[in-house]
Amino acid sequence: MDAQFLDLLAQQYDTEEKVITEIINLEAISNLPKGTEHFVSDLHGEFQAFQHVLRNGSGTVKEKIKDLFREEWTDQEISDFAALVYYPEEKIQLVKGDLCNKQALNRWYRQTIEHMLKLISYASSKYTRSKLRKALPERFVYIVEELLYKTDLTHNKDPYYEEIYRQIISLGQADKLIIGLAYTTQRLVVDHLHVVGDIYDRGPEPDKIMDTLINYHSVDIQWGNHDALWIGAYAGSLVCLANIIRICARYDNLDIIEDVYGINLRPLLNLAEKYYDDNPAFRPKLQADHNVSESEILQITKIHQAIAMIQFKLEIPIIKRRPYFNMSERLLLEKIDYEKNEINIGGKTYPLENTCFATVNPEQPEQLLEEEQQVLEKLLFSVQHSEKLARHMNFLMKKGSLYLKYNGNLLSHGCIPLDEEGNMEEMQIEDQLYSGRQLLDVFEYYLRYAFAHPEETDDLATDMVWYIWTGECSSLFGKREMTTFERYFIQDKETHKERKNPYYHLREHEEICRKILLDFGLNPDHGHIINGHTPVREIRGENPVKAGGKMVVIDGGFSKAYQSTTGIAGYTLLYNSFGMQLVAHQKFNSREDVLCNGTDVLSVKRLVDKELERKLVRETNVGKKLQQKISNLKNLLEYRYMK
Ligand SMILES: O=P(O)(O)OC[C@H]1O[C@](O)(COP(=O)(O)O)[C@@H](O)[C@@H]1O
Ligand SMILES: [Mn+2]
Repeated sequence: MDAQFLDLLAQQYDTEEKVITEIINLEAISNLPKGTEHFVSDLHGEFQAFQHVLRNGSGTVKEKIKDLFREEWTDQEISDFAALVYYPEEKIQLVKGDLCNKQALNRWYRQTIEHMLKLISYASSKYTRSKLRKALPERFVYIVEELLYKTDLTHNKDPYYEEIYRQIISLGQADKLIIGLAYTTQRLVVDHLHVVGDIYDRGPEPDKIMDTLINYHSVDIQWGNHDALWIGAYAGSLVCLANIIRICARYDNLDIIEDVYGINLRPLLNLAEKYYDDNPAFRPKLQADHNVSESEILQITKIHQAIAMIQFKLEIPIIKRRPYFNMSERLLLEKIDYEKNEINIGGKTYPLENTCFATVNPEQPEQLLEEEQQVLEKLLFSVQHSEKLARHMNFLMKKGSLYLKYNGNLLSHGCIPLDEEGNMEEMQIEDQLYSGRQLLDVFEYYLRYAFAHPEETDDLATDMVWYIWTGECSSLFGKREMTTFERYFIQDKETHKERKNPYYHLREHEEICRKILLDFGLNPDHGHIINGHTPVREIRGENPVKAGGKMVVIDGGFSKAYQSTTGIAGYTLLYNSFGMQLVAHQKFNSREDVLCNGTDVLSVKRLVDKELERKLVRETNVGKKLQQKISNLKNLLEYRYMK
């Protein structure tokens, strides 16, 4: 081993005792049960539903409460206590309103702190003291540790402990302590969170999801196609930029662009007012509880058309300069007969409806008006100078990747492109062919390159981010074409269909999943593939667990827009030391409902895989790192101290 490296290590471990203590510590940790991993996907801006799942650990919090208090408490008491753990600030206020006097409140404080401590002690039973300490509310660490680790068999210290409780309450610290302990519990039930893509689009609060993730103790993200689209916009892709605004207009979410990220839409609105009018195909999909005036709807409808037409124009030069994208079928504005108002797609002619081609030059449909050009420049400037967007996009890059190998499983939002025979589908980029893992690595390389060069707007890397959003071999899109144009302008629903990559029927077969796991260097006997992206239609009997348990699809529809298709309100996955469990969530109404009525419609759990023996930290990604560290320390011991 490198002497220089060992000398450096010796600076930190400068006595034999320190080295030995650390080795013992790390070996001991390696023998603890593995921490719980929590998987979510397709959040699509639904912050409220997401944070509920996060706060209740997909049902884990309630389960632990039941384990402890089932015998002595009613269901209502269990629900009340669970609500306190999820939303401590609000629940305490409600309790205060209910209790008639100070004495009763103090009694409640005393009992509640004790119950919380019991819960924490149980929830942290598989962690080291040091790990628990890091999760405790900082200002109360000393006091909480005193109460947690009381080992006074002789009861000599009973008055001492009682006094701690009394003082916390009389000094007015009980609320803060309970709130802190509630968050500690939330944090303890999940060791690590995986977000398997699609944080952005459709729902109203992706920014709040991002802020929550930024503050979360341990998280990674596998980008979804919608996340890649936002990264693309920030990285300088005008067509990605047009897409994010179009989708926000379509879902009545322009607030996200304007108010949340501070991007000025005024120039776009002016252009929209000048060239567009009302149009039924472009009216926004309104959220149930959103009050929007007729004039606002009209405004959004106009913006929606203006940006959609810009998007269709911007696609043309990219398709032409990248022949290997194989997208010439998508040169739609060139296939229109502007006089007859028809289009020829795949040899068939279709009438066009609800058209809005006022800015299109039929001779040169890709040509942007001077005004459109200027609007785009301003929008791009605004996007690239939004401090908040920069923070969120940087975090997506830092914690995100196109796919992830973690504890033997393969996590990826969309698919691994396959041909009908089940072989890895090849894609040509410039003069090279790529497939499988290599193809995904190349996509990620370009995406990172584009992000690092935001000033480049039409180089290959930037175009490639758009390809990742919509190209036929993209692992995030997983479909042959995106029929946005057809959905707006053609009545015949046949044209709206988007053919899926063969992966989506082949992934039902265990052999295929094993092959993919092997291609990614994973052990097919133990590994699973975890996908989001395609809503699982439970309603029609579709099973999210496929291929004999090798494949789990967790897009159950956090997105309200998709709940009628799935019949539930989202899946999440838990992977603890005992195995893997899928959780199907019922519709989340509101946090008020949880707080006041205790409705925490508990989610149905299904076993995906059971470990034959309890899985230990030693066998995990983290465990491998610990073993490496132990080996370094042993080398140091020999090199420095055993002479
Ligand atoms: O539901 P909308 O807004 O019409 O969007 C449909 C588009 O979204 C996509 O399904 C992609 O989004 P998802 O990743 O959420 O599936 C496209 O395939 C499709 O064209
Ligand atoms: Mn998706």
